[in-house]
Amino acid sequence: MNRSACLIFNPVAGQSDPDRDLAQIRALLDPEIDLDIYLTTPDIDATRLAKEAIERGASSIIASGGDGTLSATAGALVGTNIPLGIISRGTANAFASAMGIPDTIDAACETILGGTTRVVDAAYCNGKPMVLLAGIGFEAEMVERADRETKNRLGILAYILAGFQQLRDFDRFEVEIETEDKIIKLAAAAVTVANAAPPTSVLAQGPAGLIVDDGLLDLTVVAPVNRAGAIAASYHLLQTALSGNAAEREDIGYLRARRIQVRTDPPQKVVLDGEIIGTTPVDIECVPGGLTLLVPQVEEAQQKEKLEGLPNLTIEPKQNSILSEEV
Ligand SMILES: Nc1ncnc2c1ncn2[C@@H]1O[C@H](COP(=O)(O)OP(=O)(O)OP(=O)(O)O)[C@@H](O)[C@H]1O
Repeated sequence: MNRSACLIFNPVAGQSDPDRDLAQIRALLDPEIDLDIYLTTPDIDATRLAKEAIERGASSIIASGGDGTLSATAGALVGTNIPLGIISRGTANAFASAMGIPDTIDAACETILGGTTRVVDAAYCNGKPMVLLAGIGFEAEMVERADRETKNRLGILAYILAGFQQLRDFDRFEVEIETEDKIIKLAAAAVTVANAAPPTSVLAQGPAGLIVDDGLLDLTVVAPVNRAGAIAASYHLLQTALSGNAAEREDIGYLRARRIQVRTDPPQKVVLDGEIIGTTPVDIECVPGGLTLLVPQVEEAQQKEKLEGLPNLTIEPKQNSILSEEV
């Protein structure tokens, strides 16, 4: 008997042709999964569609769209044990990258068909579900600046551009961080509390190599003294993300805790999984094992060679190559 799944599909996510994307997904999944397909609309969001699917007793749910759609669907599934498949079609694809899920339609469908389930942590931020991270300061301003029109024109460059604009207006604020066992006070330019984060979420990379199933949240605080320091700190964090070695600069701090409260003076905007949700204070609590994801069976082995897809490609085996002579 076929598996069944509810597919929640955002027809306006990313820059690709939604009809073609949906046809491709159906062609790949339909033979093995009975799909119950629902499209998001400006009024009916992924959270609502996911909650309705849970009420109907869906045995698994697949979300396809940008990070907004994926996080909203995942948020509705926290604590349900219903497996979630991810087909990422957005601008930044942070969700897939943070969770080690491929971000092409082909490979994502392959993961849904032949992958395995992985139980990961989730969190609640001021009562709202959080899968990736909450950004206070920089990150929030960046998301606000990367508006829809710019995202459509420039894709991920929109975020980078917004980041540079933000650095120009570098601003510090007083912050009080409370965990289960301490209260920390300092002046900072950005505070990020992450459950999971892709390497591109530079401001979450203080500890580097975030662990998504350790039952803990990772806080990174960036506190440069001037604009040049802000740029140097961002660059250092990018290096920590790429190298996997934790940050060492004096103006970057990090810690792990199960519950983290952040208060600021003056109040700062807060971005939760890519959406501005309001201003500080925030109270964030980890939900260990709150989410079940469909992920690839094993980390994909590094390919030694990839040529297919290049324009005008022909590959001819050589008759008299040194290798064939040796054999
Ligand atoms: N049918 C629709 N028509 C117009 N807007 C829609 C529709 N369905 C969803 N939306 C809007 O799409 C937004 C979510 O977009 P999503 O995050 O999935 O894609 P994206 O913005 O392209 O991706 P990214 O966040 O990676 O840039 C929500 O604001 C939602 O209101």
